[in-house]
Amino acid sequence: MAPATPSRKPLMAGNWKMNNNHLEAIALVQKMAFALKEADYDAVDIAVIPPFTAIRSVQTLVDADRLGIQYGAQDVSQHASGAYTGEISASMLAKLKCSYAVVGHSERRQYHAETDEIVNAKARAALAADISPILCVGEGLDVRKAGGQVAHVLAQLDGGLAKIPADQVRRTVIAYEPVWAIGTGETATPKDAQEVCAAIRTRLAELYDGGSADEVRILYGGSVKGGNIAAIMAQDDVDGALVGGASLDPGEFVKICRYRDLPV
Ligand SMILES: O=C(CO)COP(=O)(O)O
Repeated sequence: MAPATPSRKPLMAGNWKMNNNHLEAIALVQKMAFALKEADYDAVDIAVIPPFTAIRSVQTLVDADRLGIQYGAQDVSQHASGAYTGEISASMLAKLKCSYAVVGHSERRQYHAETDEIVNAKARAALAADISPILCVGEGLDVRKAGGQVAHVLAQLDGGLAKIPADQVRRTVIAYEPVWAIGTGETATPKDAQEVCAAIRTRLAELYDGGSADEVRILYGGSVKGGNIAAIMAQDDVDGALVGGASLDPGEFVKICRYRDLPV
């Protein structure tokens, strides 16, 4: 329930999921960059999370044009190197200057059987490479209907943050993404989002300390668009959004980044 502090700069991250080849990625980032102004970057951290195959192209564009756009990866291996066919290590992502790596997205948990233990190992691998993990947590519809969302999310949080010390948790981003709101057009009400995000911050204060808890950015994700972002951002413990579908439309994503101009 802590008031937003200047140390919590909002973060709007566009998770493109399995969309956009490297050429489409360049076109999309160029369109975003054309629309974004210095003041947007001053107010909000703006990140794109493309598929692995497009990260190098995004990096080249960001470097060449000195864009303020940050970028990251949708996943990261828990292993440092070796015989793990198909995996991408945190050090490889660090070499591409990724700022973020999403870990524990519900689609990874659901389709790739990722457990809290694996998610935790991935988060620690990212942190060891100086990459901020975006640790995703969120309940399914059955849990929500039974009123168990807070307990469910806090258990995922405890598991995901195991063995991560306070100095590293401050660089970690938590994304609350209720599974029933992802890609469904169904958004949690701002009050629903605040309830769980506040519980996450309270737990962070218990696991670490109030100062660390105040610094951690907590994002909401699930059918975020220009029409609902302002009300979500008006909540005390919501510090940004992890945006799926709407981040594929540069106009809509820029609108989300400029949520301050939108009516609540
Ligand atoms: O899963 C999400 C972001 O990681 C949310 O996706 P949508 O914004 O498409 O619902």
